[in-house]
Amino acid sequence: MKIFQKGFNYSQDGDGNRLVYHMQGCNLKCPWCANPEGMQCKGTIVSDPEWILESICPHGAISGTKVDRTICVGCKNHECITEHDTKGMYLSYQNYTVDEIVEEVLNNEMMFYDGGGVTFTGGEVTMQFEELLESLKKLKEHRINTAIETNGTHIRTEELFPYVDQLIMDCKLCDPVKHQKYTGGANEEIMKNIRKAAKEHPYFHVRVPLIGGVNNATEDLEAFVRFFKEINGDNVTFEVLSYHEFGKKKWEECGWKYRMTKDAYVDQELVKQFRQMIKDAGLKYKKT
Ligand SMILES: C[S@@+](CC[C@H](N)C(=O)[O-])C[C@H]1O[C@@H](n2cnc3c(N)ncnc32)[C@H](O)[C@@H]1O
Ligand code: SF4
Ligand code: SF4
Repeated sequence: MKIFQKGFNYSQDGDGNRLVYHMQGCNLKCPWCANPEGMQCKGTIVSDPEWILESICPHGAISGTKVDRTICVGCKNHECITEHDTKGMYLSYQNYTVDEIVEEVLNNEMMFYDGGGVTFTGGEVTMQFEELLESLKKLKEHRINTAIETNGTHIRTEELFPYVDQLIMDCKLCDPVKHQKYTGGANEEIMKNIRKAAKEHPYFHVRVPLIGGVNNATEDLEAFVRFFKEINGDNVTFEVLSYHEFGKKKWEECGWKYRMTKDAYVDQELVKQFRQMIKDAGLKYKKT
């Protein structure tokens, strides 16, 4: 499995203390993504200006702390990572076998005393579907609590349901045209998966990342609430996240321009109002 980040998180990506694995690759392209180094399935060469050295590039792409990515485009051997092992330039992910993940989790089992467990997130977990399914099955054999965070696009998502204790899915936009425009992908399968999960999964958490200029118009908020009322059940909880720009530096370190502006920040009053709209509609709000 290609994992680009891992570590413990308390009650953020599921309940309790969680060992969180970030899986490489995503099929959407949200320009606000906080984990851009996880977006490309083939991985990305990330630079860290604090540690970078000109001497690791034989093609003159590194000058001071800057990398000229136009030179990297034509690079075949990627000597900066194949011949050098530095913190200055590195491949975004590391490979693990399913058994290595399971063994690592079992070695850390004592950390899950408070109801915690393992969370797979991304990137998009379903891009490595078979490995994800196998890991979840093995972890359930060991009675480990499992959670996934997914963008909901995969047509086989429901096959994961029996092996996931906490299913967390984003609903980024209800409007299909806007969804395509802002994320680069269709929301038809997502809406289907949200409906299915609300009917079938015992612990289903829906999250809306509220992004200024993308999904914070009154019509968007009303559409969310209408849809959520339609799918609501005792097993379903909802949450609103507000835009942050924690990923900005990483976009630059991947050699990409960060295109979000300050307009993407949402007024906290609006966030409060939207949360209240959800509660007023009789939906269960849950903060993770
Ligand atoms: C990095 S995503 C990975 C899971 C999955 N790909 C998805 O989009 O749901 C994890 C969570 O972070 C949220 N997120 C990503 N970038 C964000 C940002 N700039 N501000 C607020 N939330 C963000 C996503 O909406 C999602 O709920
Ligand atoms: S990928 Fe690495 S070795 Fe190749 S041009 Fe870029 S910095 Fe140099
Ligand atoms: S779907 Fe998730 S991981 Fe993929 S680009 Fe959007 S926020 Fe990032």
